[in-house]
Amino acid sequence: MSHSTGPFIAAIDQGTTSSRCIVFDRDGRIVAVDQKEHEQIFPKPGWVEHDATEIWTNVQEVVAGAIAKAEITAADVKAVGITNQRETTVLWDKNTGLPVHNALVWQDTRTDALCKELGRNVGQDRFRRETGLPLASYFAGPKARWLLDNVEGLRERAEAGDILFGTMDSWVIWNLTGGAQGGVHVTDVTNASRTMLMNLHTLEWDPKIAESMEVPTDILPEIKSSAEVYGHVKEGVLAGVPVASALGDQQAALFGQTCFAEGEAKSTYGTGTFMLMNTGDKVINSYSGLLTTVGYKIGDQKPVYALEGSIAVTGSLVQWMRDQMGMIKTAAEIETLALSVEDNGGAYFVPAFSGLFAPYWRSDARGVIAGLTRYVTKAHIARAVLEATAWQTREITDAMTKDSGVELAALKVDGGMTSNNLLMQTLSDFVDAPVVRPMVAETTCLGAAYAAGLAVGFWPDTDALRANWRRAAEWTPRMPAEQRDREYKNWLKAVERSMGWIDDEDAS
Ligand SMILES: Nc1ncnc2c1ncn2[C@@H]1O[C@H](COP(=O)(O)OP(=O)(O)O)[C@@H](O)[C@H]1O
Ligand SMILES: O=P(O)(O)OC[C@H](O)CO
Repeated sequence: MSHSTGPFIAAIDQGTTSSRCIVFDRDGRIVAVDQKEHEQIFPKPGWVEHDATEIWTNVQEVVAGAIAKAEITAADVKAVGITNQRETTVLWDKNTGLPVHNALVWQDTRTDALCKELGRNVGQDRFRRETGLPLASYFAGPKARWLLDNVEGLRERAEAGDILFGTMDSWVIWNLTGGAQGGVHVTDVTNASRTMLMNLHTLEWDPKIAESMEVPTDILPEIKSSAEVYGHVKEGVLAGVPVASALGDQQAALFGQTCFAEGEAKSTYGTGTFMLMNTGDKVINSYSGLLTTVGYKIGDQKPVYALEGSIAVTGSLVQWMRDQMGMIKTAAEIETLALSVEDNGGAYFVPAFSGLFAPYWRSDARGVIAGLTRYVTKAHIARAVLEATAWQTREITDAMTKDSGVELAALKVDGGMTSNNLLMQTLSDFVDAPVVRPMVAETTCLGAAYAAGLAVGFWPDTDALRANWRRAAEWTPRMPAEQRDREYKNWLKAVERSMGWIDDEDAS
């Protein structure tokens, strides 16, 4: 049992590789954590699925685990907040509560051909203008369309009113609040902004966009703010506790890093990497390959928008080195291996496993290692793997500066990869700015807890939250500018070589 005295806020983070539950006290300190990984299912090259039933079982287990470790009961928990991997799409039968198919994960590329077809028939610009997003297999709308077109009889069942659509926030909230016995079917504006079906200006489902995507709006959840009471937990250790926030995990990290002022930004290093900059009440159209998205919306307050640079593959490349290549035994070992050599030996690794996301949005790209010679060892590859994360971030910070006109003063970071000191130093060198990590690196859960706490009056306002942010570590640039520029040019050459690998025939 921690020495914190209650009451507490619980947060559930349904992430890409695991689900976790964290209990926080009023100072934003962690009281207890429980976490469980779920299976990654790869049925074909480029396809990635999750079993939504396994995920719901894991969520129940980690909630019970965290509450037991904290040695508290539901009476001590004032609210529970939800945060989640975004875009991952599940359709389920509202009568049985059973998913109709595995969830299609955000990294899944099976809707490439569909996105190309929509681009030809409806036009790229239309989607970008209304939803803030480029047409890409990343987003939820095309995934829902694929399921409706490919699961036998599903469209008819949807038309009969038996099917519900959700990103993982909706799935978890529906189940928490009673499932087939009266569960509430809701999502929040941040998650809805990743479906390609919500109008970014009205914050409502866009019937014309949904029609062109051939997704019936009847199956979609009600769009709510990110911080309000959606319902109450029906059963289990948190029975009766209000479910009071939902935010996509990257928006939750923005909130947890207390980036409440326009121009403040954070970058989260997990399975992928996502940099978000608060742009206040402005919907900024990107001309540099960034996404325009909703940052958060607290109850009745005005929405706060954000610019986002999304990188599909960063921590998952380290996992690939461990699980598929067997070059390391643990993710942390990559640092020791990379430190056994001075540099990358001339090798550059572009991990375009799901195509390239920001700033390119090229679904025809696939992974390449460029610059190989007999000299290159697995230690050089380990360095190239870490450098890939740092160079991809550099591309995003360049795009952010172009679109917002704001020069990066410092980069606030969080996520599992930030425990890697070599990576953090490389990052500071490549983006040429200080990199700062806060005390509570679990900013995703913290952001969801903050939003839930605000909704129930546990914290009075965002100023009270700012006081909780404390710096734990900082790295400053050490690389000579001439070396940085030379190596960046090599990186950009390698990126070019990853493009155009998949042609139309492969995509279909
Ligand atoms: N020391 C490390 N060096 C490099 N990568 C790491 C290290 N520790 C963890 N990772 C990577 O970080 C990711 C886990 O971070 P986490 O924030 O938990 O991810 P997510 O929320 O996406 O599940 C994994 O992809 C793992 O490979
Ligand atoms: O679960 P994470 O941390 O990999 O985040 C995934 C993102 O939300 C995808 O958009």
